[in-house]
Amino acid sequence: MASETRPFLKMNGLGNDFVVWDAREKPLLLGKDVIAALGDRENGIGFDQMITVERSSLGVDAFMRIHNQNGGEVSACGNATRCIGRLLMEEAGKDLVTIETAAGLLHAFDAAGPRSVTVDMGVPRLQWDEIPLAEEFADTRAIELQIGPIDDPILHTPAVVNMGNPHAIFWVKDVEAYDLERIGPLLETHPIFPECANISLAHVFDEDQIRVKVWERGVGLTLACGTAACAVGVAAARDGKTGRKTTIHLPGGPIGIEWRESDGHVLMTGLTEVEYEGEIDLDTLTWRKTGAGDTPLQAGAAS
Ligand SMILES: N[C@H](CCC[C@H](N)C(=O)O)C(=O)O
Repeated sequence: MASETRPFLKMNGLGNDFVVWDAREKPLLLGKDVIAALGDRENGIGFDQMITVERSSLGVDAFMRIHNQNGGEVSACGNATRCIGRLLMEEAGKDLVTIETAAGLLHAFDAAGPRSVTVDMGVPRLQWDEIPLAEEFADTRAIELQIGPIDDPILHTPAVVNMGNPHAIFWVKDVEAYDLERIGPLLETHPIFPECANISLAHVFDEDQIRVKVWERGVGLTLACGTAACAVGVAAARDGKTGRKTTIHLPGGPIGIEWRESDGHVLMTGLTEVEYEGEIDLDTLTWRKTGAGDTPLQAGAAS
């Protein structure tokens, strides 16, 4: 039987990288193990998330299916939503598209400059059972959770926010002062988080400027996390640490956040990049590059 080769796009949002399949005409169903093998940076293509663009049953521009590098399916990915929004806008010649996700309908539209996209990520969920947490906390701006010696915890009292996925945010004075590779997985899988959680260290270092480092559920350290940027912006504003418009500085670059006063929606703005085009033989999982990606942006282009 002839083997099946399938084209894909390699993209990233501020370094948070994705393999993107177009399955609107030809469905694609890959098992968890195959996805994890493809996501492996040593022996596979390597990605943080795998994104499958499918027909929307609601008649909007597309459905976006998201799998983490470990093969687990999740409901939200901010950076990927910007990337898919860009692809759909360019394909249709539209300046606004609607993307159906398991967490709801998201609207992506053209923003400041080339390859910069804004996504309306909807309203944050802030109740303990919406995060979700394993026990009730009245105030999710700071829950009772700590790691390290009881009398001298390394990290404690995080804020928790759901942006279609669970986030815990620890306020620190230096995001580099912690071994997030060691403590990230302990917090990600802490029993207080029945669905696990994405873990952010956040340092408010100037008027509405926040430096963030993220340990992502199902992946590990990433260069950027869009839903974490949203969650941090909401948590900071909610706790009076900043205004409702913030810039989140991630290792991969800045994301602009506005937690809009009028309707409580979170707007997230940032860059997107097509790294290359590729194709893969799904029987042997061998793959190759078949085309170039974006030309480098001129220095100083709008972000
Ligand atoms: N790791 C996340 C999914 C991807 C989120 C991130 N890449 C983003 O840009 O929001 C989770 O398990 O909820």
